[in-house]
Amino acid sequence: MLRIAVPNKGTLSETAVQMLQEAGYATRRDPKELIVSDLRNDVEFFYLRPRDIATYVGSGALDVGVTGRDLLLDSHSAAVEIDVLDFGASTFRFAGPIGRFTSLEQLNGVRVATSYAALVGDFLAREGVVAEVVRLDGAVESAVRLGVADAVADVVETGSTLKKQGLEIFGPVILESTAVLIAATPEVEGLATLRRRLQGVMVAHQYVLMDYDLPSGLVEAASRITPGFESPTVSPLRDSDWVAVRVMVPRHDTNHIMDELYALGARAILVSSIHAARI
Ligand SMILES: Nc1ncnc2c1ncn2[C@@H]1O[C@H](COP(=O)(O)OP(=O)(O)OP(=O)(O)O)[C@@H](O)[C@H]1O
Ligand SMILES: O=P(O)(O)OC[C@H]1O[C@H](OP(=O)(O)OP(=O)(O)O)[C@H](O)[C@@H]1O
Ligand SMILES: [Mg+2]
Repeated sequence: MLRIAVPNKGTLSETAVQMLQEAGYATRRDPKELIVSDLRNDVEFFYLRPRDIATYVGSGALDVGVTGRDLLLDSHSAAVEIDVLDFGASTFRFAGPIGRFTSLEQLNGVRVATSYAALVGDFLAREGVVAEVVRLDGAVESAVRLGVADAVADVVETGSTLKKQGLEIFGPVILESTAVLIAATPEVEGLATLRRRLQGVMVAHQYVLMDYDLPSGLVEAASRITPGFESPTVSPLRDSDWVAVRVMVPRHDTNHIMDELYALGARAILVSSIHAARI
């Protein structure tokens, strides 16, 4: 039975659970439930603090887990990243009072607050900067105002939290993070099925099905606009001068592609969602 760690709280939790549900797995009904056995799929889910997931997986106590790349690296666990998931994207950055810092070197001899002390310590050591890392649990943006640090290093998504605290980003990107699937070893039995299912969910999120009718002579030109995954499906219509085309296209590009196809001569262009996929 595959033992899977899932974030029980925090930014990653809801989307991770939803993704597993869309992949056909049993999820918890009560937020206090910590273990869910899904016998039909031969897996067991353990709802754990996001920060602890890499530790459980790296130690071999659990086989796989969903966590953030930043949390994985901060944990110094032996777990490895298996797949990138399509949520939880953020960057990890240094920030300081507006106008105070412009370069990484200026961190020499100052205090940097963070909840990711190992990640930040490793980065500073790699860059040859000697700063005092002040470890905090969260809300690190307040550390400068409250005088426990001169700068911070934290997760930045929109940047609005920093801005509200009168801070600005400086220096190099410490890390581009995202939600990831991690495992102690990629060879675990049953992992391939989980990976294929999660890939299928991501494809269903990222692609739509597009159908359109097209004068037969334009199939090559239309295929350049919508090449599809492998090749578009082209079916005959009763009017032999026309064909019907079905193809997957990236969801974010849908309207642009419809404009191009229409300009080419395609008509009756229809777009529908994909509920599930196995590519
Ligand atoms: N806007 C965001 N804020 C916080 N974490 C984010 C954000 N976007 C993505 N993440 C990711 O979520 C993970 C942190 O999850 P964690 O649950 O520890 O903290 P949290 O979401 O800030 O919750 P809390 O601090 O309330 O416990 C990291 O991998 C981080 O990169
Ligand atoms: O760039 P933004 O879109 O503003 O998002 C980034 C902020 O969101 C998270 O904070 P959270 O609310 O989880 O609080 P925490 O710092 O206590 O974890 C993170 O730690 C940053 O503070
Ligand atoms: Mg947080």
